[in-house]
Amino acid sequence: MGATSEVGRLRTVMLHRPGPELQRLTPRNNDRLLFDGIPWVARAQEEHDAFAEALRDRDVEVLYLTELLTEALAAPEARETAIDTALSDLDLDESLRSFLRGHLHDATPEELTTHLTAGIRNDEVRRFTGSLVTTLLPDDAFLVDPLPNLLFTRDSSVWVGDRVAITSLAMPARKRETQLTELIYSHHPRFADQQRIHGHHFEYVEGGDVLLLAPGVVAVGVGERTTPAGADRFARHLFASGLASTVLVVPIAQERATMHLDTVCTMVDVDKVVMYPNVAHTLAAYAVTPGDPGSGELVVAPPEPFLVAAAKAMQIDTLHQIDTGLDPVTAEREQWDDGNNTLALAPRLAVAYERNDGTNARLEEAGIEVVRIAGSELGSGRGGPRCMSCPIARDPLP
Ligand SMILES: NC(=[NH2+])NCCC[C@H](N)C(=O)O
Repeated sequence: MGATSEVGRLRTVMLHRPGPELQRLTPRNNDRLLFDGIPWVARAQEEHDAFAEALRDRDVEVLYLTELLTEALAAPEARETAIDTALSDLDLDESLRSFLRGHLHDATPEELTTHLTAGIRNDEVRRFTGSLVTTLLPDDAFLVDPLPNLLFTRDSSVWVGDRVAITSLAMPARKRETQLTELIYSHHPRFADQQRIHGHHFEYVEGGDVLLLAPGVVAVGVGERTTPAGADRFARHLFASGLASTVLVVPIAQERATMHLDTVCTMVDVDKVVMYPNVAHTLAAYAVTPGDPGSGELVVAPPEPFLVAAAKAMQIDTLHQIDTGLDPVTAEREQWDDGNNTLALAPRLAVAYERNDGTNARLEEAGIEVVRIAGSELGSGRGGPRCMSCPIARDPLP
């Protein structure tokens, strides 16, 4: 298990098939829950099934987050931890907490998975409990929040080398996701004794900001989600465990359109990225390397243009850029619709949303085979094939 690049042949991936948590979205809560619309859930599931099928057709093993979670919840300590953390919200009162504890304890592992992912709404339990909180809260208040962004499995854990990093998510609506990925990696037999780095108690780092440029070279975007302190801690973890010799820290605009580095740049070959041209010329990188052994210091080089700094760290002549779209307006439209957010299955073979005609044409001109998937509903959460996948095993590059 593990991955040292973004483009080595993909063997195993973790996805999350959208489910009842998406039925929780309403026009009043979708902004807080980080969706730009109200997806048609059945169609989103069809689109997602076709995505998973396209991966299986190319011999990728697809694991589902909820199945792993249900299996992990067979362990009594996993159930205990899951229930404790789900009920730690300070908006619950004691009688409600003890009612919910009993309710979750009685649930089968499958039901518990549903409660943990789809959440619990006040009107679903109010008639069973007379607590002050349930009496006063509106019907549609969540006692346990739903997690619609679980769909984006890339953000809540990321493999670097032979370790898995449990990330630390910045947005309140997503924080609980890493409690679930941590349960999976701690309790599922498939990951027994798996070594981990980072963790949800550390400074913010989201997987969408982590790009494995080459073995030992990791780029980390810093912007709306990953913070400078998160990048610092993550770099230290990578150096300490020998997983990287250079970390490129890449500031990106703190805006929804560019929430993660992978919304403006992903890799499609060992030396090719698809990149948003409207930022390509301003994107800079600070190369960070470990200081003298034992000093605990990091050495931070002055900023350089991203493509230059990346090529240097990767020890190649040029990191080639393929543009999103054909002109600035098409580029802006297709960047918004995750045209940059491709998932490489092998060098020069990548999954992309079919709607981004201009970008896909560019990719093909550059010799990249594009596996097109539909994403009209999936895309309403603002994430593409790369955000929706957590590569667990990729072959090393030859
Ligand atoms: N790696 C990514 N670009 N993930 C996209 C995440 C989208 C999600 N709705 C959020 O705002 O967090």
